[in-house]
Amino acid sequence: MKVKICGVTNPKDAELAVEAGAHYVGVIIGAKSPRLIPPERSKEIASILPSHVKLVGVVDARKELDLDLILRSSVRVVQLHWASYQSYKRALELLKPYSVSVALASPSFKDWPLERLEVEYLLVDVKDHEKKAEEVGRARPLAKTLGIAGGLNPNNLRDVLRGVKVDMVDVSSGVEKVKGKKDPEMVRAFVSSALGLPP
Ligand SMILES: O=C(O)c1ccccc1NCC(=O)[C@H](O)[C@H](O)COP(=O)(O)O
Repeated sequence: MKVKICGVTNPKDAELAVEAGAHYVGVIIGAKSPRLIPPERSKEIASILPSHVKLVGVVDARKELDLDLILRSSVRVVQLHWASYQSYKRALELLKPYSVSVALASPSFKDWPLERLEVEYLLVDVKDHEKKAEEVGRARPLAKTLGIAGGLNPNNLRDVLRGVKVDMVDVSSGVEKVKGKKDPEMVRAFVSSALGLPP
């Protein structure tokens, strides 16, 4: 099971995620969010991550990709939030020469062609837990690494994952007491709960 701690805004919280055992640290570099950080801060976070933890830059896929911003942010993966098939194709073409991988997040992938995508991971990000299993089932053929996000927290993770087979879980607000600041206890509890689950 892979774990992503998203919406990290500072190096201290990134360190906390690494120490807890996360595989991905997510930073919001190109989407409207209280957790939005400038490229310089993202670069600072990248500099303290060990090589086995990948920095993911989250961008709003409904807008044109800003290559300069992505490169200045030193991210290894760009997560297209609210991704469409067209934005995925465009991002692949744009980012491949720079060895930056593409990841996808959307509430549903039901309109996507049924083909295996060249992605780091695909996240079904839907707040309604009832909808997660159906959407995951539909998205299964599209990606090797398939995850869920939306409304997860240390207390509900095991319940939500009962009956939904995924390779990855993602959390942002579910490990915060204050917006944009990760809570150490909650981060540790979330990661250990996720890692205690079968792959
Ligand atoms: O976290 C944000 O503030 C955010 C804002 C705009 C676009 C994406 C954002 N987060 C990225 C994500 O990967 C997921 O939406 C998030 O981790 C799941 O959110 P939560 O329900 O708060 O755990």
